Amino acid sequence: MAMLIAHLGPTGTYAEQAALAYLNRLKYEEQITLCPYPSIAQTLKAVARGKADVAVVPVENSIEGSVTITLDTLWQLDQLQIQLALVLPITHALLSHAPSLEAINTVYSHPQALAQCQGWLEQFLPTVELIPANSTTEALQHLEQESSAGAISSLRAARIYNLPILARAINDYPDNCTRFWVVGQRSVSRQMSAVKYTHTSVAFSLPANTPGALVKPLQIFAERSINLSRIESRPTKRSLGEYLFFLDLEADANSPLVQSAIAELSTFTEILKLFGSYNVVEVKSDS
Ligand SMILES: O=C(O)C(=O)Cc1ccccc1
Repeated sequence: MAMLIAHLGPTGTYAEQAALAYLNRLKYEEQITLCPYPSIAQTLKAVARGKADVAVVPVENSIEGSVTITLDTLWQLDQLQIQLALVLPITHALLSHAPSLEAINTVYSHPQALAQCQGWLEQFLPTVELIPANSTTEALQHLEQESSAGAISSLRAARIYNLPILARAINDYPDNCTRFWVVGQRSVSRQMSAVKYTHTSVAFSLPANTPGALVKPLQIFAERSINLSRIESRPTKRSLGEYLFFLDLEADANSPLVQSAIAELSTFTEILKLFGSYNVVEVKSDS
């Protein structure tokens, strides 16, 4: 059966690069098709609705932190499970038809890319207007029409769309990395699998906003020496000051230790969602 991999498009995004890295790891005999979607939310919804087998979505950047739309959408969609994490080095370039930096008055890109280059933009283009786009490659659509526009994207995108490169490696930190999750539909066979995974992600809301409400959930993991590799809060969107908590554990949900931790955690939470266990793979840069 053909396999469909959803990712943020149009072609040339970092998400597509992550999807290709995932595809190359698969020992899949059948046809694999990459399916670009206009937003991260639509990419995840395609999997929830059975229109794609997996989605490859950015979740966290080493400079800018969480990609909140990914966390918020995962919370809303019930039946999804993380299968793998991919860490990609990200090097941004400024692409434009303008002859020099002096001729640029607008820069388009995905908000994460604009944020990852904010120091460089302040230093070299302090007066330009920064305009967010749905993705780094959607931003490129403005370049043809506007000769004074620039877009932050990858060298790979410059090659694909045959666009001139005005500046290279413009991210503020050279070791800029983004973690992507490969997300599929929940499957019983995966939950029962004998494979050992290194990470588990969960999220929960708490029944009451009381002093120390988060202490108990955190103690459960501390008492069992389960290391947390990330903790992130997001507004519940119900009322100001109420939060959801997203935790990444350095342990496998199939281990008895994590199972007992989750069982105890569920006695303190209002809603508890398990996003599954997975391994983390570092992907080498291709540019
Ligand atoms: O817009 C893209 O190319 C994406 O895949 C989202 C993104 C943007 C910046 C860094 C990492 C991912």
